[in-house]
This record gives sequence, structure tokens and C-alpha cells, in this order.
Amino acid sequence: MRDILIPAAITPSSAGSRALAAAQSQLSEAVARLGYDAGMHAMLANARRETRVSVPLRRDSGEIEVLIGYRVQHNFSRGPAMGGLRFHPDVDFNAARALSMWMTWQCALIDLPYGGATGGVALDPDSYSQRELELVTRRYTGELVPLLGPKSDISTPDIGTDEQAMAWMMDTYSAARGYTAPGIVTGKPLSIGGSRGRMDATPCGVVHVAQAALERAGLTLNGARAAVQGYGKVGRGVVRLLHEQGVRVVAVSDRFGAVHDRRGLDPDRLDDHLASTGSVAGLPDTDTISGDELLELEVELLVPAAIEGVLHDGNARRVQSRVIVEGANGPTSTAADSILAERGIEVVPDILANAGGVIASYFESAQADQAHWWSRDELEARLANRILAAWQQVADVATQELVSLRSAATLIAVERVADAHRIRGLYP
Ligand SMILES: NC(=O)c1ccc[n+]([C@@H]2O[C@H](COP(=O)([O-])OP(=O)(O)OC[C@H]3O[C@@H](n4cnc5c(N)ncnc54)[C@H](O)[C@@H]3O)[C@@H](O)[C@H]2O)c1
Repeated sequence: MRDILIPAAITPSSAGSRALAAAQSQLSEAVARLGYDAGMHAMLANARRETRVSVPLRRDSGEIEVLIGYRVQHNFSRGPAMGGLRFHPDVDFNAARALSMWMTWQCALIDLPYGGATGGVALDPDSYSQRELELVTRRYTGELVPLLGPKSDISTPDIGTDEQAMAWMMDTYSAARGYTAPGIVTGKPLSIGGSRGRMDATPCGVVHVAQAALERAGLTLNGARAAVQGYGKVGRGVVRLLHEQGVRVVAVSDRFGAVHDRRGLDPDRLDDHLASTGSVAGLPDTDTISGDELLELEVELLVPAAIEGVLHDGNARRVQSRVIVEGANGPTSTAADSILAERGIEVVPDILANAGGVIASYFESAQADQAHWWSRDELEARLANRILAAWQQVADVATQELVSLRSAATLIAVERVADAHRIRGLYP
């Protein structure tokens, strides 16, 4: 019999391969529970398309540097692929494979008419000027034009990219096609068809599910203590919203360091310090702690909102938070997941917890199609309905099947994607 393409166990040697190992293991568990055969497993485990491009850049110094870009389109069964554009030194095929698979599950879990994709360029954006980042974004987009499109693959902001990068992508794609194609990206500026509230959508969703998860654990948001790892587009919004909800955010970190104050940190002071120094580290009148210590503080709520693999078998036994809500994608390794479950610590999985962004991306496309723009309040109310409906489904399945929230979420999502595969059949 010919080999069926189920990727062999991955030897994790990089952040990307560790993320892919976690994603594949979550899929394998869902496939086993759902009783699918090896053929269906292979369909779900393998990306539909994987592309690597060279991105030559003339640097401000005049030298030429060739960067490497990726776009992995994991699945189109339920609609066009959608997913982030990441600029980070750890971007590689395995990272994009893992993230694109999680995007497929996330869109299916929220019941959005999309598949999953993820792309990026391996670089540290802090080491490049704005002009250089514009050239990188445009050349990367230019290389991929034939594969992208509002009906095939839509990009969203992720680590190291923002609404400006989305605007450059949209402009480059539009120039190549000869017409303006706003639907090629979401999370773009309001002036070119962005949606109100898109930038706050991911943090908003994180806080809604954090509230629901704390209540499930017999706690409340108001009065809880929280630690937030990462102070970018997700973490920063989470800190502010939690503070507004009466949570004492006692620690915050970014890649330069962490700060702690048991009385609670003030988001305005954090933002001012970030604006003047480029980091939250060293905020006056706070204690300096390490990023690792932040993950092990005695709090009710821990929100990892930075990068993959930060909770692992080396630290999961020391985590003291009652509830973990994954603002980031893939922050918990498979081994850490088991340890945390044994210890009764509830983990709200990424594909549910950080779905606010993709929900708002869907709303952005829906508003553009109708040429009718909702108010911020309307968007926030619809977002809350959508993410809390998914939360309830996941919590119900977890209770019925006696599984973790992650297993429940993955089961629901994988079943929806597999159903789409089955009903569409195989071509030819
Ligand atoms: N932006 C979105 O709408 C969105 C949506 C869904 C999921 N996510 C996920 O959320 C995570 C963060 O994305 P973002 O858009 O906020 O990125 P960002 O680039 O805006 O911010 C990342 C933050 O993490 C910090 N960081 C990096 N390494 C760190 C480390 N080792 N320890 C502590 N902090 C560290 C950075 O300094 C920065 O503050 C990613 O996993 C991303 O895939 C983002």
C-alpha cells in the first residue's frame, strides 16, 4: 500500500516545529475521537498549498539582502483562506503550517465561511526602516499575487504587521490587478474600507471568554488579578479592557522585560512609558521581574499574548493561575496542556480565545459587500454574541465528552471541516 501522507512525528528543533508538533497532535486526538480514517486524517493534516518566495530588498545602505517569505494555505473547503501576515525572525514553513491549520479550525469553530492560511517573512521588523518594511511588504505581495485574492486568500495583521502593512498589501495587489481590491486584506485603515473596532476586536474577544471562563471556575472578572504576557496589538488592548472591567493587572511583559505591581498597573502609565522608551520594561515605581516569573505569578487569570510555546513541560507545574486564556496562538505545548489539565487549571484555547480578530475580519468583508458600515457599538455587540455562542458550544461539548476546552473546540472545528470535505467530494 502506498504511504498515506500523515506527517511523521516531528522532532521539535525550532519554535515553528514545536508549534507544528502541537497542532498535529491536537488534530490526531480529534481524528481518533471522531473515528475518521487515515485518508481523512491526511486531508486535514496536509496544507493545500505551500509557497516560499525570495524577497530581495535594497536596504537603505544600498546593499541587497534576500529575505525569505512564506504563505501556507491550509484549507479552502469552507471558503477562501484567511489568516495573518507575520514579520518575525522565527517565521518558517513549520510555523506557517501550524498557524494556518489553527486558522482553519478557528474559522470553522466560529462558523465563518473561510478556510485558513498564514504567511510571513523571516525578519525582525525593529531592524528595518519604515521604507524598507514597505518594500518588503510590496515585494512579498507582488511575488504572491497569483495566489492571493478576496475569493481565494485574504490576509490579516499578525505579529510585526499592522494596518499600514495591510494598506501596502492592498495597494500592491490592486496595482497588479488593475482595479482596487479592498477585500484582499482585512484590518486595514478606515479610509480604505477598514472596519470600526477591528483593532480592538481580538482583545475584546479575549476578555469576553476570560469572563466566561472565570465564571465557569466560580470566579469573577471584577476583583480578579491578572498577568499579561506581550504588550502588542493583543496584549495592550487586553490590559486596558481588563483594567476597565475592574481586574487588577499585576504584571505585564514584552520582549524586553516584565514589570510587576501587586496594587495593579495603570494602562495610561504603561502606554506613556512604551511611547517614550519603546518598552514596558523599567516602568517607574514597579518591580522588575523576568518574563518567566510573570508566567508563574499567583493570579486568577494568565493571558499569554505574545508568541508560541511559552508554557511547556519545564514551567507548567509552577503556573499558579486558576485560568489561562490564550491570546497568542499556540502558547501552550502539548506536554504543558496535559500537566495543566492534571492540575485543574482551565486553558481557553487560542482558536476560541483570540477569534475576535477573525470575526471582525468577517464583519469587515460583510460590511464592504453591503457598502454599509456599522457603528462601533453594533460591531462590539455582534462580536460578543458570536464569540460567546462559540464559547457555549465548546463548554457544552467539554462537559458532555469530559474533555478539555481545547479538545472540545478542536473536535467541533475538525468535524465541520471534514463535513465540508465529504459533501464536496474529491475532484476529479
Ligand atoms: N493581532 C491580532 O488581531 C491577532 C489575532 C489573533 C491572534 N493573534 C496572536 O496574538 C499574538 C500576538 O500578536 P500581536 O498582533 O499582538 O503581535 P504584536 O507584534 O503587535 O505584539 C507582540 C508582543 O509580544 C511581545 N513579545 C515577543 N516575544 C516575547 C516574549 N518572549 N516575552 C514577552 N513578550 C514578548 C512583543 O514585545 C510585543 O509586545 C500572536 O500569537 C498572534 O498570532 C493576534
